[in-house]
Amino acid sequence: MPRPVDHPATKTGRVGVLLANLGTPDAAETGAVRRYLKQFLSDRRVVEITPLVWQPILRGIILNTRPAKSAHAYKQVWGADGSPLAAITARQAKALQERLGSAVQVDWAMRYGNPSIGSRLAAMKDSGCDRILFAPLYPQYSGATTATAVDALGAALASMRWQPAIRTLPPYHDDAAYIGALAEDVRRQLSALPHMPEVLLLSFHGMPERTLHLGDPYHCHCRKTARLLAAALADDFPDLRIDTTFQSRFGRAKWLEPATDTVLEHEARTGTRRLAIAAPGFSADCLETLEELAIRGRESFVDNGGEDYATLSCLNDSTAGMTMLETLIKRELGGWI
Ligand SMILES: C=CC1=C(C)c2cc3[nH]c(cc4nc(cc5[nH]c(cc1n2)c(C)c5CCC(=O)O)C(CCC(=O)O)=C4C)c(C)c3C=C
Ligand SMILES: [Fe+2]
Ligand SMILES: [Fe+2]
Repeated sequence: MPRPVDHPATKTGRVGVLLANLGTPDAAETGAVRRYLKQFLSDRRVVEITPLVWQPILRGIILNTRPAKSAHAYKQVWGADGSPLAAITARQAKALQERLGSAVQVDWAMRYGNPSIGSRLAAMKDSGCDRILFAPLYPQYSGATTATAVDALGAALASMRWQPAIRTLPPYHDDAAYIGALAEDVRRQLSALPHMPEVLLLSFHGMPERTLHLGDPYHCHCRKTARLLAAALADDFPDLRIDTTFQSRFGRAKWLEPATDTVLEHEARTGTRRLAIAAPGFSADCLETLEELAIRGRESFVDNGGEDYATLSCLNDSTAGMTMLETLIKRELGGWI
């Protein structure tokens, strides 16, 4: 008869934190971008069109045209350490590990592309994490961001015989720690500009407008973040006009408005000369901030008569950003550490 064992080869007893973000291609090359877009745009949480209709469009048109264009855009922002989104997320994990110490094991993963959520979850389990806080780094909840990241975690858990206990980080769009960090970081960056802008645009990633009517809280979360951030900045910048816009429109459906590109053009044409733009919904700089806002946004503003255009950095691994993350994560780890 086999001797009863207490799983001697299995390490347990560790607490883990798994940071997650959207994901990015492995290289700024057409093939790598095609693989990434295929996975991303096949997610039914992202494109809510029946696959019978959508997959032929995706495979027949989009994956034959968009990857080359997107690869060109990625090339313009690619760094020595690869895609900015992945490099910054890795730095956030490292900085958080230093702040939390050896009582907690911090790792990071991506919803699309690499490192996948399943692969890092398995690695954490193998190294003894039996309690894991899963933290999708999206301040504003939406089906296409937070929910699909949790779906991927659920799919990975579904294949595990012995699952770790799981907690997930709630959206933090109105959390005082987040608004305070944004206000501090925006204040610091605005004060360092050679000329004070007349307008500050808060640009959030867009979504199809339909998702708002279907009950997705994303639009309301963005609006609330913007309102709280503007209120936090009002005393220090009483003459600054702060407006909210939505960027990165994709496809033919109507998206949330006003659109960032339309507003940039309109501002320049109607006399705004100095404008700054921040992207408070992105926890890390990425293609959408470094290329769409910093390169194409500037071109459009200047071509239409604007003079000074400043793109503010995301929180990234700044002191303000990491202090916020430490606060949120420690709160959710309550009772575990
Ligand atoms: C921050 C929240 C995000 C929401 C909401 C979001 C919705 C959304 N996005 C697309 C399509 C694309 N997004 C792309 C890039 C991209 N999107 C986000 C974040 C959100 N997307 C980030 C952080 C990034 C950057 C990734 C990087 O590698 O740096 C892209 C890929 C690039 C391109 O070809 O333009 C697409 C496509 C849809 C359809 C959507 C709404 C449901
Ligand atoms: Fe996106
Ligand atoms: Fe984009």
